[in-house]
Amino acid sequence: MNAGSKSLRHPAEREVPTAPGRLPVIGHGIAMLRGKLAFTAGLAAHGDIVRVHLGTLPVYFVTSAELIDQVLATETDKFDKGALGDKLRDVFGNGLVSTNGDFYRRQRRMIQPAFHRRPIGRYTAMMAESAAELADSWRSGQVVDVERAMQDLALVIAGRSLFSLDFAREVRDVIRDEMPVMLRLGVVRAITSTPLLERLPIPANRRFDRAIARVHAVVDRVAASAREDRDDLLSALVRARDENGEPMSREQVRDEVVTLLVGGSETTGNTLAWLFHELAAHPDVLDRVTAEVEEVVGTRPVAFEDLNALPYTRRVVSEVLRRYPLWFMLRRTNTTVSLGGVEFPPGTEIGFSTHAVHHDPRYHRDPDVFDPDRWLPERVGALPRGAYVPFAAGLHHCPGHFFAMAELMVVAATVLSRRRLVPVPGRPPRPRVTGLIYPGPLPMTVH
Ligand code: HEM
Repeated sequence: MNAGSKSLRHPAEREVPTAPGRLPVIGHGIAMLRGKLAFTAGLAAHGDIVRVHLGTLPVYFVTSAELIDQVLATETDKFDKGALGDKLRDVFGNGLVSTNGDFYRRQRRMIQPAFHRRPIGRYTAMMAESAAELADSWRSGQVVDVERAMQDLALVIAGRSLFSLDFAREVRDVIRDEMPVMLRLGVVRAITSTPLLERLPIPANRRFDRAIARVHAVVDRVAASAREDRDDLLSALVRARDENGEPMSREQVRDEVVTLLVGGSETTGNTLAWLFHELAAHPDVLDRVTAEVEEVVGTRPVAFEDLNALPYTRRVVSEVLRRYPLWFMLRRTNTTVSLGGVEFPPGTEIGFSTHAVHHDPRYHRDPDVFDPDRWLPERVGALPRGAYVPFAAGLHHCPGHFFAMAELMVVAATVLSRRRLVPVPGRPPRPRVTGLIYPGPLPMTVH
């Protein structure tokens, strides 16, 4: 994009190029759902800003790190959540994911203290214990599906940190089975963006509604156990007061709990599954990280203070987050915004693919190589802002960032200090892309 602002009354009709593969009504829905990561990776070849039609809705995808940083961080106040947030409102109600403006800021202020350093320090002991229980339950020679095991573990950790309780198996099953359905169908709705389709009594819509109803029923039951005097996230939400001293309504607490539960378990479980896959595929990395864990932690439980003494483990986690982040994110302008010399009026949908920018060779050398040492301080210095955003940035950045990093490192170190996981030959991952990138079943033999 050249410099010099050009005012665009109808940006959809003027000089921003349109991605190939557009069809009437459905727009790029089919091209996007068929090509997935390849579709978003290919956008940069058409320019720094490329128009994609999600159904009838034009979305302007920015493809350079500089513009992504502008959208997320430097002009964060000019952007609200976009169409994806709208589509997920059925799931998250008025939780953080789907709200904007003053209401959003108030909620965020009330919730953020629960994610400060000190409370997270307390949760690490529980994370280590939960991971040790799982690893100790595996017998040598047993084959485990690591994807499923890590999703389950992430839910156990979310349950214990949110509610101080062990979810009954039935609760876990409902959440584990229905969460991916809600997210997948929510993303499909955003991509096809045809409201009429959403109201038809077709199986996908019935499945979406059923998933939401089951998760809400379970969360309502669990949230009813809220007490102010416990040391968990739910109690922190119940204790929280706004600037007028008002607590959150019961319904609002429920919406935030669903948001934290979904946001906090599906993502971490998935990242952990990819982490064990990558370690098994790179024995040299596995040896280095295991040696670091043995030296720093030995066989005792991993403590919060250990995390700073595990720099290689942190680099491995950072590299897994680079390779397997969210597929894409959407924002919506709430005022006129100039991006790359083009002016966009309020209400314009802006998107970018986290996966694409994390694999863009302009920013990441040999992007398809799994190389934790690219995160060595002396090498990372040259990386432009916006080129690595696994937790987003700015106003809407992930509040669970430090919680997630602690969980990923603690679980990795705990499992590695006890067991070695060897992939069953001939069963490579079969990635599924919804909003997240799932590895699919990962059978591994325990040693
Ligand atoms: C590997 C783990 C995780 C990753 C990669 C991740 C990534 C992200 C990203 C990219 C966003 C911004 C999405 C957008 O704006 O469209 C986000 C938002 C969010 N995340 Fe996370 N997250 C992780 C773990 C967690 C955990 C552990 C929690 C809570 C316990 C959490 C809670 C949330 C919430 C509530 C939001 C919405 C924030 C807002 O809109 O203000 N996440 N996360």
